[in-house]
Amino acid sequence: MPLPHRVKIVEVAPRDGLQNEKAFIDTAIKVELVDRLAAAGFQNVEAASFVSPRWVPQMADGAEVMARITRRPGTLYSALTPNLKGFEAARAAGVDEVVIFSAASEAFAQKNINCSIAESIARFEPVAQAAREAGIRLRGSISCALGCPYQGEVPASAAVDVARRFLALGCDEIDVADTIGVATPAKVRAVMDAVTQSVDPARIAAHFHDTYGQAVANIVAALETGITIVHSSVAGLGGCPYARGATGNVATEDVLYLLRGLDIDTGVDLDAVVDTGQWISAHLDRKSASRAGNALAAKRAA
Ligand SMILES: CC(C)(COP(=O)([O-])OP(=O)([O-])OC[C@H]1O[C@@H](n2cnc3c(N)ncnc32)[C@H](O)[C@@H]1OP(=O)([O-])[O-])[C@@H](O)C(=O)NCCC(=O)NCCSC(=O)C[C@@](C)(O)CC(=O)[O-]
Repeated sequence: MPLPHRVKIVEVAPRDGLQNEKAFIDTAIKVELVDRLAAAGFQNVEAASFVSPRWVPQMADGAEVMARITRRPGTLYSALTPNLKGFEAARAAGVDEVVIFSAASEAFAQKNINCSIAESIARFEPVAQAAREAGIRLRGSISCALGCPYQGEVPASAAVDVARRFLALGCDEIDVADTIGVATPAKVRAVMDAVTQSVDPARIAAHFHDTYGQAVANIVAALETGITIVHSSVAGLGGCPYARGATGNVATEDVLYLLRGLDIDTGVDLDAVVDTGQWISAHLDRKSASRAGNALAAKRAA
């Protein structure tokens, strides 16, 4: 399939990027991160999580983050909601899109959300209904769709099965996630081809981590199967607390540099993202994991 002319990037750093940080990050920094990313032109920013604070303490201030950000018209602010309690909190906070999340691997579902895949779907039914009634967009995320830290290989049919269940729940968008960043382009093609037999590719997002340095190649493979939504995290921040050995999401700067080279429009200002990547990395006292971000910042400094 020819490459698309336009791709939507969902910037996930404020949620997926920060959730695994050990030291609690000031709410003011989270707010500034969301605001800088929205100002850079992202249509969709994953801003918070309304999960159990005992499970993911870093995300405990989601309501405050949502209350303090400056809403940019045209930006959709999303948050994770594992159950009705999370949904009610997200709705009260004014979230535009709620994200339910399960897995293509039973072992990972147990570790991440403390239930089986089937139980998770049953738990999401009232969330989906409440979202529909409230007119809030619904997204479903399938972890370990391309490999699992506990189970190893995951058959494409497992991702297809969860994607169909999410579609039946009324999800507007469905993320196919390489939670631990183990996939290579052949696996991406196989899984995306299988999932898009059942779900319109326009509703599928590629959510890739970069543990093995394959994420940029995997994104090209996904785009070649008709996918036009890509998730990424500024400075490559991220990692899942329940995915041993997983590094961050693919860096947004690397994705923007790739797409610019392919003449694919995103509507996002790469320079502003490079600045944000350098700013948040300095705040976290580490070097950015984005090779394009570091190269562009160094070039500018020279
Ligand atoms: C699903 C549960 C809640 C089950 O956790 P549980 O312990 O089985 O649930 P529970 O219903 O027995 O509740 C336990 C306690 O949590 C509270 N609680 C319950 N729900 C909420 C809520 N929404 N907000 C606030 N508090 C909540 C509840 O009130 C209770 O408090 P207590 O009475 O003991 O004081 C838990 O396992 C959980 O929160 N898991 C979230 C884990 C998580 O956030 N993981 C990272 C995000 S997923 C990810 O990163 C992957 C993704 C999406 O990026 C894609 C990819 O790359 O794979």
